[in-house]
Amino acid sequence: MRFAVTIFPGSNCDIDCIHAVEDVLNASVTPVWHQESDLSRYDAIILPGGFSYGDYLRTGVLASFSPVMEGVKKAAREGKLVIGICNGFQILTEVGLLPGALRRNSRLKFRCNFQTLRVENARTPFTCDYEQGELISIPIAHGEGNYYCDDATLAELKRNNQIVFTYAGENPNGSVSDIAGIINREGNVLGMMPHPERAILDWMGSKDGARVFTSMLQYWKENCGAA
Ligand SMILES: NC(=O)CC[C@H](N)C(=O)O
Repeated sequence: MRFAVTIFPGSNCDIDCIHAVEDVLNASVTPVWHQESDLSRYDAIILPGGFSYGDYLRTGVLASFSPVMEGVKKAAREGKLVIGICNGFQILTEVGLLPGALRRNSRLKFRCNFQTLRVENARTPFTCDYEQGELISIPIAHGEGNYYCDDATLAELKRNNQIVFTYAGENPNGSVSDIAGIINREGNVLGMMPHPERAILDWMGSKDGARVFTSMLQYWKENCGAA
């Protein structure tokens, strides 16, 4: 399985994501600069966290016009796995691959701490290695993680089981319905504010994020490819 990790000016979690793929999966992973647009060689695309373009104008909005996003949209249309983590999630909402938007945290503070999440849907390519309803510990690090969508969109997300992770206990940012991560209707594009790549080894304080990556490999082996 071949992974790509996109890099925008201001990305800062790209190396961590590359390590996660290498250390957890021992799979092939290639950093892809945002000016490239051909992602046809890859089976899965990771949009990492950070501050693309310094979060200028609105977080994720300038990155949404980068050439690489044409490749990301094509990959998504073809059913390939696409995951946006934190700033990656913000970019995916800006290009319309995921509904809703990420707003400033309700208390207008950058939050950086471990957070307990509930796995609301363990039947996705990104969560099939978790138990339904499992509580996991994964860090957050954002100033704009306050997920918002209108009532009709929220009803649709609920109806189609598109809410994948919620904050259990404290809601750190004011997200509607405690949403921490959602998937698209087709089930191949995930956005999540918490950072699974920061919770893959014991010394990090939790290994609960590793199964986002093992889920992707497991799904791909069962549905798409051989090795
Ligand atoms: N870690 C990140 O990706 C930060 C995301 C974003 N720029 C924010 O602060 O909201």
